[in-house]
Amino acid sequence: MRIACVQLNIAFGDPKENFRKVEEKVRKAAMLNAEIVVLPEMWNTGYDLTNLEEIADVNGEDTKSLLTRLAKELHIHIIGGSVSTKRGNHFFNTMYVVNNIGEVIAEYDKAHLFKLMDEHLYLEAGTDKNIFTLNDVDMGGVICYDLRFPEWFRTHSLAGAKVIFVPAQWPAGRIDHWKILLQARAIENQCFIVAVNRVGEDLNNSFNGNSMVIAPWGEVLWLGAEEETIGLVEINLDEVDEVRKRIPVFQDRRVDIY
Ligand SMILES: NC(=O)CCC(=O)C(=O)O
Repeated sequence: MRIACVQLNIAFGDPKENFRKVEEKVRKAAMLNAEIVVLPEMWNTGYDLTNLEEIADVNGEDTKSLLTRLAKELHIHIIGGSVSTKRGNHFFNTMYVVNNIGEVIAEYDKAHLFKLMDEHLYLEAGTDKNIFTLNDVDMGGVICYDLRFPEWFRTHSLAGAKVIFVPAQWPAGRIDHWKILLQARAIENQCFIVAVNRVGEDLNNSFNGNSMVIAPWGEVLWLGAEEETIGLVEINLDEVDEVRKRIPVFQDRRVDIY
């Protein structure tokens, strides 16, 4: 399975420019023969949270319209990172997953809001997990700060996810945490982790990429540089079953004591 990770800069509070750029990058990923393309977190607006009333995507309509059009035309699955959305009077940090015939097959609101970036002041947290199927493989998707919650990843691997996607806007100052936690989540859940971070700066943070694709045994298959790039990585899903047979962590869990 060939996966393209789109590590990009995001124009602060400028959905029009970000929509233009995402279309350009998804087209490039399709030209590389990717089967799945993955975008970063909050790519439509960045963390321009004080202006969400004006710029958040109402019911995700603009995002869904762009992603379904591209997925269908280019015959590519899209893990739509996440975008700021407005539903009723509330705002969310929402991931859409669109399959290669242009159907929206999953919609997920970030479950853990990150206080250091003021999310709790503006956004509502989601409550449901995010499991979907692409090419007959069960997969999961969480968002950025969700990475610090191993129980949330376990919930997804127990629900069958063999690949877990992690779009992010993870600042440079804590990039060591990002890399170590991603590797740990892959090893402990014996699954692939595909994590796409942004680059560039906003008013409060600078972001240095380091997007990663990690195999179930913990090998780093791809580490993104610190500038805009598209990483194309081929993963072999048989490795999940092989690793789970070699060290049967899922059979050895002591659910009787925890
Ligand atoms: N956008 C985020 O959720 C950032 C999470 C983060 O930086 C962290 O250290 O955790």
